Amino acid sequence: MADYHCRSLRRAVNAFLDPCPAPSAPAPGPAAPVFLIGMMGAGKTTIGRALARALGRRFVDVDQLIEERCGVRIPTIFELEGEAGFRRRETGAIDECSRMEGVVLATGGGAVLSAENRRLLAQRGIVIYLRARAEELYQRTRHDRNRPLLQTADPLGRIVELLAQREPLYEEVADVVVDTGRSSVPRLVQRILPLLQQCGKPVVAAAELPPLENP
Ligand SMILES: Nc1ncnc2c1ncn2[C@@H]1O[C@H](COP(=O)(O)OP(=O)(O)OP(=O)(O)O)[C@@H](O)[C@H]1O
Ligand SMILES: O=C(O)C1=C[C@@H](O)[C@@H](O)[C@H](O)C1
Ligand SMILES: [Mg+2]
Repeated sequence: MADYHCRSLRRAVNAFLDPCPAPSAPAPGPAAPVFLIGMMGAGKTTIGRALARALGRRFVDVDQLIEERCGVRIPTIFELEGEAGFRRRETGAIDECSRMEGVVLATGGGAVLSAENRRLLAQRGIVIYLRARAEELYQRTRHDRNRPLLQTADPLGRIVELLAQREPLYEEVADVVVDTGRSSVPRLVQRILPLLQQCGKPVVAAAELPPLENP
C-alpha cells in the first residue's frame, strides 16, 4: 500500500456537490502555506526546517514561537498555566502563523486536539501528517525533557495512548500522509516535494480571512 495519499480529489468532489462553495477560495498558488502535523518526535521541527530550506521558504515553529513570546520553555508554561493555558496560546499562534503566505509551519503535537485548530489548518494550507510508530516516537523523544506530557514513569505507554487518541484527528485534517519510518530527513524532504506539487488543494488566502482576534 502506498505510504501517503492526497485527499484533494475527495475535496474537489465535495466542492462540486456543495451548493454554496466558498466564493473567494482561489486556485492553489505556489505559495500555499504548508503545515506539518504529527506526534511528538514525528519530525515536524526537523523536517519542517529542511523542507523550508529546500523550497526557499520561511520556516516557523509554533512551539518555538510560543516559547519566545513567553520567555520560558513549554514545561514552565504547563506548570504555570496548565495544559489549558498552553492550548489557548497554541490556538492564537496557529491563527497568526497560518496566515503567513508561503510559510512552512511546524505545529505542536497536540495542535489537532482543538476543532478550531483543525479548521484553521484545513482551510488555510496544505496539511502534511508525518506518521511514525510509537516505538520510533519513543526512541526519538526519550532523552528530551522539554515535552511535559512525556514526563511520566511510562513514556512509551503514554505515547501509545496519545497516538490512539490522536491518529483519527491527524488523519481527518491531513491532505498528505507521509510515513517517516527509518527514512532520513533529506530523503523525506525529497519525497514530500513532489507530493506538494501534486496536491493541488485550494486554500483561502490570508487577505480573505477575518482579522486576527487578539493581534
Ligand atoms: N526521520 C527521522 N529520522 C531520524 N531521526 C529523526 C527523524 N525525524 C526526526 N528525528 C529526530 O527526532 C527528534 C525529534 O524530532 P522533532 O523535534 O523534529 O520532532 P517534532 O515532531 O517537532 O516533536 P514536537 O511535537 O515535540 O515538537 C530530533 O532529535 C530529530 O533529529
Ligand atoms: O503532543 C503534545 O501535546 C505536545 C507536543 C509539543 O510539540 C508541545 O506543543 C507540547 O509539549 C505538547
Ligand atoms: Mg517540534
